[in-house]
Amino acid sequence: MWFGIVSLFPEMFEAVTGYGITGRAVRSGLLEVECWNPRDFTLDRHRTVDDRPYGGGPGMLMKVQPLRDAIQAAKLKAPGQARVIYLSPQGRRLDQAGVSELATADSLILVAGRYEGIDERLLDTDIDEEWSLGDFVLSGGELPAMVMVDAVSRMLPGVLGHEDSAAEDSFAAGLLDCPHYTRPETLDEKQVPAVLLGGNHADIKRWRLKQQLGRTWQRRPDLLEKIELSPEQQALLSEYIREAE
Ligand SMILES: Nc1nonc1C(=O)NCC1CCCCC1
Repeated sequence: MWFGIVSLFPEMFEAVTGYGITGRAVRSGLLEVECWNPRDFTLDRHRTVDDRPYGGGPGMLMKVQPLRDAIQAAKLKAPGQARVIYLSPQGRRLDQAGVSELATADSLILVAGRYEGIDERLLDTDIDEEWSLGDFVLSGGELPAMVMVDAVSRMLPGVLGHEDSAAEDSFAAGLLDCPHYTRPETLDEKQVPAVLLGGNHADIKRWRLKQQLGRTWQRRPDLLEKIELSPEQQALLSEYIREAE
């Protein structure tokens, strides 16, 4: 999958292209990330990328012409039909369902805002969709863009080896993840649950699903509202709730 990034700080994206699962995906060619910096599209001596807001007030906006030209350059390079996305708190809240949807695109162009943002008219003419990571304000759209690259890349065939996909399975099922344990068996007098030491894979699978259901019920009942539990899952959850009382 191809990502076009429009950002004043393209070097930040080394965090996803150079490390871990996404870094491996780039090296293997499963993931491509190409950056365009509006500063490279400036026409003035000072390479100005910000501009004053009409109506006054504090802060600046991203200057329209360099930003527009950078987005246009990315669109020309994008394979297939690119969805152009602007990251901001005003956007659609990203969740795993949204990640799955975005992973079906031929290519995504992610526009990372800086200063106080971009001219509203660009959201109608150059941007297709606005997405948000959550109700908080960051200094720029680069970190949200990197989160989107990471989350979407994990959905691409071949990116996750089977060893990475545990968390995938639970959240894909709409549940929180189960607890995980590794050596030592006793840590500060706390034991690893015996079922995990017993080697009975059916029991371990059952215990993990029960923990996913129970933790989701305890911490995020809103997620449970969204899913239809099978009779087996309902029985497991009831067992968890009985044991929790
Ligand atoms: N929250 C968020 N989710 O996605 N983006 C977010 C954000 O806080 N972005 C900050 C940007 C927004 C444009 C102007 C410069 C600051």
